[in-house]
Amino acid sequence: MAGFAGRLARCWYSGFLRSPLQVPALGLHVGGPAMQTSQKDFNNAVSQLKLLKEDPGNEVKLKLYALYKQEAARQNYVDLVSKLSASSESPSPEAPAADRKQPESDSLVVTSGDGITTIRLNRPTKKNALTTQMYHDIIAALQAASKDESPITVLTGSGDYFCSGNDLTNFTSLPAGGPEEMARSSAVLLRDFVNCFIDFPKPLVAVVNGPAVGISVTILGLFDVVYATDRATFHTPFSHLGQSPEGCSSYTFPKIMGSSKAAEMLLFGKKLTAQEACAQGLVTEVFPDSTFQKEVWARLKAYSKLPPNAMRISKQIIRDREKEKLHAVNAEESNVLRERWLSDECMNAIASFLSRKSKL
Ligand SMILES: CCCC/C=C/CC(=O)SCCNC(=O)CCNC(=O)[C@H](O)C(C)(C)COP(=O)(O)OP(=O)(O)OC[C@H]1O[C@@H](n2cnc3c(N)ncnc32)[C@H](O)[C@@H]1OP(=O)(O)O
Repeated sequence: MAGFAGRLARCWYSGFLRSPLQVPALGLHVGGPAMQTSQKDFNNAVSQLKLLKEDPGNEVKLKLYALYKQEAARQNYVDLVSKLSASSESPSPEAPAADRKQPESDSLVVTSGDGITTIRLNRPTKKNALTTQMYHDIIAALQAASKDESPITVLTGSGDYFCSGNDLTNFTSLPAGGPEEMARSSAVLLRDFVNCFIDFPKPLVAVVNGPAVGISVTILGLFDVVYATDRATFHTPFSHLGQSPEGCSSYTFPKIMGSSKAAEMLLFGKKLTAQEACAQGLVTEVFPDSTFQKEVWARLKAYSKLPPNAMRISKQIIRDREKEKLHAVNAEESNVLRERWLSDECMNAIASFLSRKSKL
């Protein structure tokens, strides 16, 4: 982990701990009055840290980084603002009405109506990046949808992105077992998450409302139909991140688009436009952004009136032939990633993103 240590140390000394955490829009220090009284202590701690003679190690540095970010406090702030914005918006006339129990976090919204259950990623300020809680909530939402009355289930996003993939700050919340335990539990979560898409028994449609990154692209190979706005792009920068393919894409992508087009995406991180993704079979149809929501929901409402058992049985015939293979691929990809997440290449890439030095 020498590379990671070096990288993290540079971020650490030069940027992470330069200034106290503030929420300028509210004119507050995160944590309220208690935080304000400890401002001096915090500044002292920052100075002491810079004077340490011995490197405290990656684990401690990650903990320090996580504390610095005060992700939970920031998240609460963002969630509250999102909630305020959402409650002041009138619902889209095309979207089905809400009538079911909501997930644990406001970052996922599940609604049912007009024969469609819609699972909406709702973290627009973070480009709908997937937190650990969101993975759990999506698993629960898919399990509930597999048994509900709606013939069709949809996954879509709020705001300008479909999803920017795994939230890279997930890796900063180190459990007691350290990085190894973090990698192990993430691999289990990944496998459970992808299994839900493999096993989903009804027509599953992705309404890709904007750019998609990482795992939000790879799982599309497990959907029955993918509709995209012409603003959408499809990007799997695994090598850039020191990672490897997941979502069964090492199997589904070569099957869908041929091995060399799949390699260009999965090995070299080539970003596809919506039209390119459609030409390569990953996307079913592309719509102009100005009419995307209207056209797609109208079409899905019409499809949802088809006999549900016939659709379910047709999907079963298609999927059952592949299920065993898909589960094996998912298990293997999750195991490989578990190792990758502990590699210097991966940790350097994450540290680089977190220190705001790199974006895709
Ligand atoms: C169970 C574990 C499974 C793990 C498997 C998954 C593998 C993957 O999904 S790999 C893909 C990981 N994703 C990325 O690497 C994307 C990183 N994000 C970016 O490069 C840019 O944010 C992006 C190009 C998506 C958008 O750029 P901009 O339009 O310039 O917007 P901002 O960068 O300003 O983004 C706004 C805000 O959102 C935060 N953000 C966006 N994406 C992520 C992310 N994936 N993880 C964490 N945070 C993300 C970004 O940092 C900004 O935050 P603030 O600076 O606090 O406003």
